[in-house]
Amino acid sequence: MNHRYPFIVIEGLDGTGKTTLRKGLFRLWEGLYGVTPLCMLTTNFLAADQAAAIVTGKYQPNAGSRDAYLSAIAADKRATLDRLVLPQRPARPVIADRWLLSELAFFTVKHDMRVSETYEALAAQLTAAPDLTLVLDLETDTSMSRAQARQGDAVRADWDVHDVQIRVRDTYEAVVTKPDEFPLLGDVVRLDARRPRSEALLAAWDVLRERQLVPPITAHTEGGETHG
Ligand SMILES: Cc1cn([C@H]2C[C@H](O)[C@@H](COP(=O)(O)OP(=O)(O)O)O2)c(=O)[nH]c1=O
Repeated sequence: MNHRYPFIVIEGLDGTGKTTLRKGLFRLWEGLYGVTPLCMLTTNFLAADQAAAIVTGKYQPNAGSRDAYLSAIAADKRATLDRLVLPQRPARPVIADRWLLSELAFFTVKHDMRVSETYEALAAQLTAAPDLTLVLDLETDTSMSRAQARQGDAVRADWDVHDVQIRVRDTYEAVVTKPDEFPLLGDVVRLDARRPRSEALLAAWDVLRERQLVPPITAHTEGGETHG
């Protein structure tokens, strides 16, 4: 175990189970270790002066908003690392619902940018990489119907449609197969999200254990003696 807690990113299309997995990991950390993780999102609006550019660039993407959005995302991620992730890691794991991979896919799909170009622009601001990026993978038919079944979920006509979701998934796939080109993703592990949620959680936990990102459980014997 490292002397600090892990920074874990969960990626995947809408409806692939990111929220479900994040909650499961949260409960495991709390239940097994009494440590409460910090959960965060890909955008945290910590670079307040960039908030308008983030909202415009995300919801009205066009050639005019592209560069301002890219630098706003970079500034927000930098602020998130400086103010949330790095200060918290000595005390607790940090679990992010989306991070860098989602941004790479957005600029590929919405702006026809090369993944390497987006990566370079963001990498210039990113001072730390997650230990691990878990990518939940699921056919778009299933992920979209799961997402649509969710109560109160807002569907975006320019994003939550098959052809866009297929392109996003293809971009994830292209990145996942070349992890060496994207060191700021940390270790990248694809998880099959078709299986029941308990199995996906166990698979994710196994990945963390294999990489020694969770502390060993201390066994308590009846006499109160402990073994490391
Ligand atoms: C993980 C999982 C989720 N769901 C449901 C729960 C939610 O209503 C919906 C989406 O899951 P959710 O965890 O919210 O996905 P994401 O955060 O990636 O958008 O699908 C299933 O039906 N089966 C599953 O195995």
